[in-house]
Amino acid sequence: MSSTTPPSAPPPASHDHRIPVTILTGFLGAGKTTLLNHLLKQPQMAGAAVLINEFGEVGVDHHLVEQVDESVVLLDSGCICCSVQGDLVKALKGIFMRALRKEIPPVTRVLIETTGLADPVPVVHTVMEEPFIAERYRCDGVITAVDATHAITQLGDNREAVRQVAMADRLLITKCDLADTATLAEVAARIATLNPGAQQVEISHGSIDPDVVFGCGLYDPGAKSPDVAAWLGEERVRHQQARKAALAAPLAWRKSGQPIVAPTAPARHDANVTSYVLTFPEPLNWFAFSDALGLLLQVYGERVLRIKGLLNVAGDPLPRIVQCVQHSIYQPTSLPAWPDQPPYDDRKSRLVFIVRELPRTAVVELFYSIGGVEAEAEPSA
Ligand SMILES: Nc1nc2c(ncn2[C@@H]2O[C@H](COP(=O)(O)OP(=O)(O)OP(=O)(O)O)[C@@H](O)[C@H]2O)c(=O)[nH]1
Repeated sequence: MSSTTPPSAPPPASHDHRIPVTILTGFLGAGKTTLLNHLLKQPQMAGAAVLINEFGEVGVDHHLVEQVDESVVLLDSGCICCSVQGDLVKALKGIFMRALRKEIPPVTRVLIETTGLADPVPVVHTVMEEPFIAERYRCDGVITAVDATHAITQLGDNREAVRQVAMADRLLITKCDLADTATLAEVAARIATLNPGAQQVEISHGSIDPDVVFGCGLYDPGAKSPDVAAWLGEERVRHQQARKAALAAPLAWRKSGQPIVAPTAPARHDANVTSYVLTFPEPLNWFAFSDALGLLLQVYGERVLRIKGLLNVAGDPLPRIVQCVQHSIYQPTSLPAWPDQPPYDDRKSRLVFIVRELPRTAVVELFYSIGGVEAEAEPSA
């Protein structure tokens, strides 16, 4: 692990008794869950509550988190940056109230793992300004995982990736074992232009000292590029307008006879990015499947933002985990057992796709054309 810029001194938070919240973000496949699995083994995580958010209807991430107990909460009813008033606020209130009633041990910190497509602005806004939350929690930092091998493309193509970097207190450059020196230098320079004040740390396989992740000090938009304060300001105005509209609605409705619709959140995600699931009802021939996946990424890799899933491989009693980012396929691993909750309790193979302008039919056709694997329809997210 090496640091390429010196850390800035965190503002003192010793008199602040609110629960610190760390927001772990980073684009699709950047290594957030890998990092989380490393952190969960560290003593500094004792008393921490972890909130995991996923994009798409069929969740995979919470099965990939190695230590799942009551301190790990899955936010699965949508992307937190879109439904932030709902799920995230409810979860943070719930954690606080359950700890107060002594139903769970005291919570010393909260770590939120966002989806790879999350805009961190509304998440930071919620922690800093939602009244119930801001009185009990403080934003202790935004930590952004930046995939050394894909960052340049991801930052060029995705607004979310740029915001994730710009909002960060710490930039963790991941997958350094896979990147050469020239690529690392290019990534470091690119992210420094977006966020010159953030400490950059190079890591491999999620291995990091938790002290680098925690204790950033009270989140300070003023220490970042002027864009950050502007984005948070826009978010504040949007929330004030929504609140006003909600308060005004009954009166206006009585006057006009028509319901007033409160301003909705802006579209946070690129409409060309979609998610769907392929289900394979029968156990898979690993070699035929690997060939099909390899061909898929060769043909469509640029449009594949992320693939992850659990496979039932013929002859293997354990669910095999498959993970891809663009053209890259990672070393498959296995879970120690099949999950006993739906949908995986039926032991069918499922692959979750997050793609840009790649219709599901094209992917299904490709798997059919290779033979040996069969896809059945599931609703898209
Ligand atoms: N070689 C190598 N692989 C890594 C490293 N970090 C993550 N990976 C692999 O990259 C893939 C994606 O990592 P995840 O930790 O699931 O990424 P994520 O950011 O949680 O992904 P999403 O939640 O889908 O956005 C997995 O197969 C990891 O094993 C690393 O430092 N080196």
